Amino acid sequence: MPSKPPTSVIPSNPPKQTTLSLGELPPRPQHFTHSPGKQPRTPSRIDPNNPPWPAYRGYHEFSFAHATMGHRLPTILGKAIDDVVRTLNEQSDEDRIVDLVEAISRMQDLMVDLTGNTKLRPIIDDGEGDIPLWNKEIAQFFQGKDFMNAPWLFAEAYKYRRLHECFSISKYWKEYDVFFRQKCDTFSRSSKAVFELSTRFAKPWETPAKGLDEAKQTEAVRLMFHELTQVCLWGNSTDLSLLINMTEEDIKKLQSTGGDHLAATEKNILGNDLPRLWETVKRIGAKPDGRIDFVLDNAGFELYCDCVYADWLIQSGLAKQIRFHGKRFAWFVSDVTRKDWDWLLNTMIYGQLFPEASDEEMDTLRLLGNRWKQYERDGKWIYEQHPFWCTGYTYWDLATEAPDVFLHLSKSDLVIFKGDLNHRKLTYDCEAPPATPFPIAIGPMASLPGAPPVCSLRTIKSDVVVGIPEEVADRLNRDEDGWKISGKYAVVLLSDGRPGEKVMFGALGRGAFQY
Ligand SMILES: O=P(O)(O)OC[C@@]1(O)O[C@H](CO)[C@@H](O)[C@@H]1O
Repeated sequence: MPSKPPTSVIPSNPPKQTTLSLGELPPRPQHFTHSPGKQPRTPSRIDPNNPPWPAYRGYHEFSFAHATMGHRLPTILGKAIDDVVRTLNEQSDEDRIVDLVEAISRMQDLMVDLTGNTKLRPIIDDGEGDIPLWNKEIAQFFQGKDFMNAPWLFAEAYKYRRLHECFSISKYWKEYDVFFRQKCDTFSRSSKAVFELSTRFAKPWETPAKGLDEAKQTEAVRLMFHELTQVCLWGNSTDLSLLINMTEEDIKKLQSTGGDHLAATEKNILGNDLPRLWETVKRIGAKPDGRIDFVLDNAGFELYCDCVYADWLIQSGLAKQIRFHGKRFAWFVSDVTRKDWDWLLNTMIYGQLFPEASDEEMDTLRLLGNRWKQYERDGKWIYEQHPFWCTGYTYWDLATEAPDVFLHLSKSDLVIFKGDLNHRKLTYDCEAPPATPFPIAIGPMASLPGAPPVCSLRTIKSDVVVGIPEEVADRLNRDEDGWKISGKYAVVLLSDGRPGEKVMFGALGRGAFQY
């Protein structure tokens, strides 16, 4: 406690009120108003169990975290067991059968752990590159934690890693993907939207008529960019983990890619940086070696939309190279693995998934598939998979836990993160006020030297929401139950990053980030 000043220094006639003149200070930002008491945690005190704002945890009753941990994940695991039993019944070799029976028994143990809410144990060393990351994080931050009281994001990711472990320690089934059948099936049930796109985009894209002046040509390209970015965005609304109860009609509605539908849905983009994204992409187009990265989300129809978009970015010259980042193993049901990538391109060329399609329609699909494979051969498209993407860490820890990935991404001109899970990982999946500016919400991914421009294309399917006006969130909270999990709303958010600055890892630590 500071001691009181001696009475002799107190002015005899003190002013009643001190008035500060703030005319020279920067104006108070209009968009960053959050409720008192919701200040973020001090950067040096942030860690995976203590995100910048309060974490969502499974024990929060009536939350989506609770519904997921208590209901969705056991349902998903039950369906996965059914899939493996089906595979088992198709086997003839005894060694392979016995090996698979043991994997099923491990899945049943996982079901007991999940539904019985046991403590999180280390992952068994199966030789995968992510093992040290998992077990370090568990030891440092989650000792004694269980499925329900660990942050939802970590507990959920942990469940998918444990599911992979059921197979990775087997002899014959290391690479088995319990969700592969479902992923293929949903693509084959998306025929209307698949052909709607292939018939429009199979023919090589022609630059707008030479007769147009430059401004009109640019405008034509901008309009195309605007629509295709939305195709790519809304392609995310049909991930399998939420489609448990959807009818074919529901899926078709979600996948409609026509212009009217897009115009109607643009008003559902609650935080919309599309105009700034266009300025960024235009600058990339002017570079001789402009590179765009996609951190992928779902396989099947969403991946197909991503590829249509990436194809056009290459053809229009807006990007010279595109790098796609997928997962090393089955992840959050429908995430893209190398096998899903190969499957999509090959099925488009050789598959017979759409018996009702016309020859012309099938030709358009083959044309696209062949063009995309050629991009791979030419090095214009590159598919990559790093172990970091299947860990429990959020992207606030990307630079510290996977410096090689951060350095690699820092060389990109734009990194597009697709989908809800990537958005949760970018924003630490915590209760940030909805008006939190995106660059603040993604912390080090925006503020570290060398951070690339980052864009999140996400249909909103879980609790964390940032980058939208507070009054919009208030209105939806009041009027529309479930607006955060319906997939009806979306955000297109952009952080400019600090591109071109030298990446310096020496200065990094958990407290290196400043708000
Ligand atoms: O990442 P995606 O496919 O857009 O969405 C994944 C999702 O459906 O599953 C996760 C939780 O179970 C949530 O992040 C989200 O609701």
